[in-house]
Amino acid sequence: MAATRLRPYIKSDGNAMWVSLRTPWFTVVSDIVPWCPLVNVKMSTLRVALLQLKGQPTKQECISNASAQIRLAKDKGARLIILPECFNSPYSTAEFARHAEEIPAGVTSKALGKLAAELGVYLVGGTYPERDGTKLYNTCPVFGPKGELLCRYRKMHLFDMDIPGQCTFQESAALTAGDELATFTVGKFKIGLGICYDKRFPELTACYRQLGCDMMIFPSAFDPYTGPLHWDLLGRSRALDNQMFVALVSPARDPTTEYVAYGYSLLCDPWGRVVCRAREAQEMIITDIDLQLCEEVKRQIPVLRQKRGDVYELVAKK
Ligand SMILES: NC(=O)CC(=O)C(=O)O
Repeated sequence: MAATRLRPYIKSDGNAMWVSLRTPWFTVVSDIVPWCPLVNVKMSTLRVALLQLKGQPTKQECISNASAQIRLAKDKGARLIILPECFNSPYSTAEFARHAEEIPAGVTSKALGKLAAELGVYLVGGTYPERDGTKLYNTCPVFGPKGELLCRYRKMHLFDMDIPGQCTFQESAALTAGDELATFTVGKFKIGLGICYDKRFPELTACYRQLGCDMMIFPSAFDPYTGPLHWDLLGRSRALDNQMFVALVSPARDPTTEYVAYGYSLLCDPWGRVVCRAREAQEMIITDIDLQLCEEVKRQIPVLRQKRGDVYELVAKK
C-alpha cells in the first residue's frame, strides 16, 4: 500500500495537525476553520483577540473589566486586541451625552492608551461616545504600542432602523455622522475601520479594499432580531466580496439592558469562511490570521483586476 503523504497545519491554539496531501481542500475545511497553513506562518501571521465584553454598571467598571481581558489577551500572545461597540456605556440615544468624552483627552482614552503602551499591543478601543465641541459621535479610536492615538473612525452610517415590535433605534437623533475613512497598519497588515451599521453599506468596505486593506474591523452591536438573519451573512459577504479578513466584535448578550446586543462576535477569512465565533456570554476569541491567505485568494480569483472600470466605477470622495 502506498504511504500517505502528509502536510502540516497549525491550529489556532498553536498545536499542529497533519492533513493528507490527497485530501481535497474542501473536505478538511468546514464552515468553521480552526487552523491555517504552517508554511511561513511566522512571517505573515498576526494574532488577534476579539473581546466580547459584558456591560458593567459604571464606566469605571467597564474600563476595569476591559483592562483585565486585554491583559489576558496579551498573556495569550495577542498583538491586535479589539473591543466591542459602546463598551463603556449603555447603547442608548438618551445616554450618549452623559457618557461622552473627548478623544484622546478623556478618561477612557487615557486608560486604553496607557495599557496599550504598557503591554506593547495595538488596541482597537471598540467605540464610545465622543464629544467634539457641541457635536457627539460614535467613535472607534485605535491606540498603538507606544500608547499613541493612531487613528479614529467616526461611525459614518447612523443606525436609524424601525422594525415595529422588534427593533427601533434612531442614532441620528443624538449623534453626528462621521465622514472620513480610517486605516492603520500592524506589520504588513493594512486594516480599515467601520462601525456596526456601516457593514450594511458594501461600497464602504469596497473603498477600503481599493485602499489596499487586508482586514476590516467592525465594533458592532446587532440585536437578537436582525442578528440571526444578517450578522454572519454580512460579515462573510464583506470578507468574500473584498477578499479580506473581517472581524465583528459585539458586547455580550445581556437581557436586562434597554438595548440587547446579539453577541456571537466572529472573524471571517478572505474565502468568506467563519474562522472562529463566540457565543452569547462574555468571551474572548483569539486566532492567528495569515496575510498569505489574502494574497493567495487575490491571485487565484483576481476580481479586483477584472472589474470593468470602463463600465462602472467606485470613487472614494474623502
Ligand atoms: N447597531 C447598529 O449600528 C446596526 C444594527 O444593529 C443593524 O444594522 O442591525
